[in-house]
Formats: sequence, structure tokens, C-alpha cells
Amino acid sequence: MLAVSHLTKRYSSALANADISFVVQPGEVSVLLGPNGAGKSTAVKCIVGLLRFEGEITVCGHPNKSLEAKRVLGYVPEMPALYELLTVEEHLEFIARAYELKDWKPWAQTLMDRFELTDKKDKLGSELSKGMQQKVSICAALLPVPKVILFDEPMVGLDPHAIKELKKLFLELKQGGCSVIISTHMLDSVDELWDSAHIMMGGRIAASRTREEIERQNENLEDLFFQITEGGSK
Ligand SMILES: Nc1ncnc2c1ncn2[C@@H]1O[C@H](COP(=O)(O)OP(=O)(O)OP(=O)(O)O)[C@@H](O)[C@H]1O
Repeated sequence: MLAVSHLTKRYSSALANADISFVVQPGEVSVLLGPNGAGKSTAVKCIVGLLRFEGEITVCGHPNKSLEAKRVLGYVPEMPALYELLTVEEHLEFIARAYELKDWKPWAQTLMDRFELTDKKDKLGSELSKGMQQKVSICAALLPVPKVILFDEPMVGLDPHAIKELKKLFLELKQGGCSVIISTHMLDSVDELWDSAHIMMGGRIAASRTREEIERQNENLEDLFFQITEGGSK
């Protein structure tokens, strides 16, 4: 479970996150929506422990910067950051060693197969296209089988096969009890996947809805998104 409580992040001049609170239960897919500059990536970076912030964030009950939290937390950044001199396979081995994983090779092979990386396994990070780097980044985040995982604009740069595979994986993670958080401004990419949605605007959560609420109130997430981002908050 992920619990974000009163998250506030200020860069020198801008208030990027203002008093954000939300919870993502095990087996829930939650999307952070919002236009460019709404504060999504900042929130994600605070959650995964890359930025200092005010407020409280816990991952499965542990403070987000603790080792216990890091062991169960996965992160796929907006821009993949691979090691130039490690091959695809070595990236996965590096993660396996860092997390002290046992019997990881079959899962690593499955991930490489699913993301069509097996024939690229000996290529260096510096030799990979942007999309291939993104696929390695996804495989690396999934290898330790996290309990909470955050994807920042995960579909950008992926080919249709990888998008299809990733969507299947989101559902598998959900079925396996993982808390999944996807930050995006591409509403249609997550349309059939989400259980809860938080629409961010100007660093705040302007509206939160569960799928059940949207269906019960006969709302449409896309309409709500444009209502908020082109008009006032709701
Ligand atoms: N390193 C930084 N230093 C100063 N201001 C920053 C920094 N990073 C982001 N900001 C500001 O914080 C605000 C939120 O940015 P953020 O990247 O979190 O938005 P976003 O919703 O992820 O946008 P996008 O969809 O374009 O990725 C913006 O006003 C941005 O200019």
C-alpha cells in the first residue's frame, strides 16, 4: 500500500506540490493525471525518494526513504537512465544483485521475451534506442516483484507491442496485489486500466474519483479532466 499525506514540495520559486494526499491500496491501479507542469513527476519523484519534501509518505507502512520501503518499491522514470557500459542482460543482473534476488533468471528471461529484448540482451545501454531503453527500465523495475510500483509516462516512446504487453502487466500486477501508480497526460492510454484517478492542476489534486464513482454518477473522466484543466476545479 502507498499512503501520501500532505505532500508539499517547493522548488526555489514554484510550489510544485501543494498538500497532496492519497492512498493506493494493494491491487489498485491509480492514475495521476494532469497537464504539463501540473506536478505529477514531482509527486512521483518525492514518493520514490529522489526529492526532499514536506509531509509523510509510507510504502507498505514504512517511511518512503527507508530500506524496507525501497525493497518493495519499483519506479520507471519518465526518462530511462541506463548504464552506458552495461548490456541489457547485465542491467538485470545488476538489479538482481542489488536486491539480493534468488532464482531471478527465469523471470528476467520472461520479461526480456515479453518486451522483445532477448535478441538485444548483449547490446550495451549506449547502443539502445530510446524505446529499447524504456523497455529495459520497465524490466528492471519489475524484476524484484515490487509491492508498490510507479510509472511516469510509461507509454511514451514504446511501440504498439510493448504498450500491449505493458497494459497486460498492469493487470497482472493488480491481480498480484501490487499497488500501481501511473502518471500520465495521455488519458486514452490508461482508459480501461484505472481504479482511481487523481486529476492534478497547479500542484494540487483538483479532483479524485474512483471508477465506481464515475460510473455511478454517470461521469466521464475525460470530460472531467477538460472541465478542470480548462476551467475551474471540481
Ligand atoms: N528542478 C526543478 N526546478 C524548478 N522548478 C521545477 C523543477 N522541476 C519541475 N519544476 C516546476 O514544478 C512544476 C511541476 O513540474 P512537474 O515536472 O512535476 O510537472 P508534470 O505534471 O510532471 O509535467 P509534465 O507532464 O510536463 O511532465 C512546474 O511548474 C515546473 O516548472
